[in-house]
Amino acid sequence: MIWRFVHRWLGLVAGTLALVLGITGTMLALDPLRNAVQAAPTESDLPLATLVERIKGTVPGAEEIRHLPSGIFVVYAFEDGQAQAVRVDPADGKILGDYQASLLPRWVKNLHRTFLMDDPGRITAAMVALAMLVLSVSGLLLLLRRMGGWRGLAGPVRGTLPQRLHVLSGRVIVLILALSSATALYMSASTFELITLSPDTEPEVSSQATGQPPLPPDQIELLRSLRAQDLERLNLPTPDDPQDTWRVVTAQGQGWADQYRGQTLAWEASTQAQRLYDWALLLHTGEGAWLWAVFLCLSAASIPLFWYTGLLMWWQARRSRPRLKGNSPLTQADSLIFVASEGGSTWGFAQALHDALKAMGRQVHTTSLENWRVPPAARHVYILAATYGEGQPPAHAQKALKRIASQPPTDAQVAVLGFGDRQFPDFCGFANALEHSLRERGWQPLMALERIHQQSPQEFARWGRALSDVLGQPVPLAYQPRLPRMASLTLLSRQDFPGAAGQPAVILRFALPDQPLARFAAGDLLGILPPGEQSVPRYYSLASGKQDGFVEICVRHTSGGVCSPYLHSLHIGDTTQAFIRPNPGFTLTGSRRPVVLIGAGTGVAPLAGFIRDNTRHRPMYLYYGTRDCKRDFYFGKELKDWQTQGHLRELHTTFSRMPDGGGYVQNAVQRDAQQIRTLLEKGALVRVCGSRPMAQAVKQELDTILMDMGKSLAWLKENGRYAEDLF
Ligand SMILES: Cc1cc2nc3c(=O)[nH]c(=O)nc-3n(C[C@H](O)[C@H](O)[C@H](O)COP(=O)(O)O)c2cc1C
Repeated sequence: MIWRFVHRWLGLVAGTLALVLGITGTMLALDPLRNAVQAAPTESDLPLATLVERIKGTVPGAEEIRHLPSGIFVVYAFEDGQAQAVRVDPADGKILGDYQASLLPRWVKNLHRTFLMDDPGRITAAMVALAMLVLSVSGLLLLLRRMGGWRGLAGPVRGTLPQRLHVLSGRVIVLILALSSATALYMSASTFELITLSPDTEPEVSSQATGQPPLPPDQIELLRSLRAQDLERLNLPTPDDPQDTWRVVTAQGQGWADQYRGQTLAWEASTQAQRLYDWALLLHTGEGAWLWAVFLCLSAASIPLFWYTGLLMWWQARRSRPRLKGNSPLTQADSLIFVASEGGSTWGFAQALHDALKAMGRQVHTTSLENWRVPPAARHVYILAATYGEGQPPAHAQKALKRIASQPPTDAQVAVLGFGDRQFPDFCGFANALEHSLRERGWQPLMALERIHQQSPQEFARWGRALSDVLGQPVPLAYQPRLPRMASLTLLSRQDFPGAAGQPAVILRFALPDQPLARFAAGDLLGILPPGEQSVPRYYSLASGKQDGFVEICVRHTSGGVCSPYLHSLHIGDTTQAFIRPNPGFTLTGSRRPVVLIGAGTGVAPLAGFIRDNTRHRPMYLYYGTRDCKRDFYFGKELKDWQTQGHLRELHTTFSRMPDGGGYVQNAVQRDAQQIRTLLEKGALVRVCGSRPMAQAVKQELDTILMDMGKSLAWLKENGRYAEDLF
């Protein structure tokens, strides 16, 4: 909880300044890449004396030689009253060209280091680096909680687009950002002299004139003993100052030598602090390690993305957290609602329940689950709990189970309502754990545990009806999902199917609307608002992606339903209100792995969409069960065409109501166990779409196949290779 608070507020406050560091850091990280291209190779055992000899030959006025971390040798000279800096080739001392420290204007570096404000700016930059370090550490802790520990860290990321972007880039980059911030802090500490890098005083040394001319470099002991490769900086003695000395700086230390007698006058080894500084500089700038500079560049460039997606996440969570009206004090309430939510959507359901119970005359207190306490006045307790990671609670409710365990049961009756997603191996795992723990401790159930899939308003309404029965009074639940912006879709064409059991179906193709419609792919959901029911959308799996240029769904007529009869009544040219709801758990990644698609009835729609979009001819195998090939073989003609075009490698159909039709789709899976096993061994992905009973039977068959391989369906899910979309 505390980490979430710190991460959120620090991100919001320090984020804007971090943005400046991120953008300038991205630009600065390009320098090491340019330098790496310019560096000429150095022989590994070239004596420093030889290098100096070569350089003196080509740059007679040389005063200082610098060996940059990138490998470039730069010679600073003063010739004809003009200071110059040139790059030289260590192989022969030849001048390669003028040296320019950076192509960027100097103010970019100053902006990065000081926000263009000297010391106050330097202090601000150091504070922002500290904030970034805390943000990285808190981000990592939140990530670990969210993904269910280190093991889950590499797992598939789900959630809204900003959440996925934030988490995906976060898990790659958080360590680099932490390192960049820590190294920046170390360098700032040395700038403010909180760390002493080397002794303040230099040794009192001077050359002793012998009456002879100065010795050539190859007679200077220090230059002979050092390798050019280890050089950081060399100052040559000034010709008109007989007391001046040679001065050499390397990573190991610095030394002074007499220009007339050649002997070493003093040697000071580098301090530990200096060596650490050198490392910090390398890790922070990437100078001398171009591959690292690439990572630095990418991680700095990701800061604006973090900032923006973090801001969106904060805004979304804020918007979805209701402002509860008339929250009774805890001790006076007869009904308590406890909420465990990460993304905020569960709060919307809690608000609906809160309002309904209030309308029924109850005294209601609604709060977060970590505040669990049930005073004696409470008669009914409701826990609305979402699940994250591998069946884990949302971050703020980590200690809820412990807290619940610490209080003995009262006379209150408790109902647990789980919120989750069936795509995850542990569907509503946290709600299950809560239910189990409460019952074990002797809390009385108000009603059995219910689990809501993908925030379904319909399932919530069903739970509300069950609650009405238990309370003996209608519970006026008015849940209003926050609906995205609607687009008006015009029907282009329809393909009607009579259906096998008096249940006709239709494939509806709509034109892409003029208003912007969110990006979508086959497998995402189209939310439709039937007229007269403006708050509860119905969702249909999309059989097309945006690139197809139309929006296509397959709808079976449900008698007594609201939305499907409405959709069936549409004529060409009619319009309907709709929006896209991403279904990230049911996408296909862009790899070349084979794909086994298994579907029945109208569940074939998203699978047909995957096949339609398979222009790269990835091996796809479809197992498709319907009842009658003449009455409900949806996409039948298209599937055959796609097979001819190479989009679909194999089509296996079963028609359950036809003699010799092959039974159900699971029978086809069973018959083809050998082939499916081979595909799974090759890393195949599996996507299943259709009814729950069908999926159950298919899963049994898949589990048997996987068991022969020493694996399980849970293993396939954990590896992101199995996903289902069921209704
Ligand atoms: C990263 C992530 C992990 C999730 N893990 C699970 C899980 O293990 N089991 C499950 O049933 N649902 C899981 N879900 C689905 C959420 O529990 C579900 O969307 C819930 O309605 C979110 O409620 P909230 O917005 O109040 O946090 C996960 C969702 C995300 C984004």
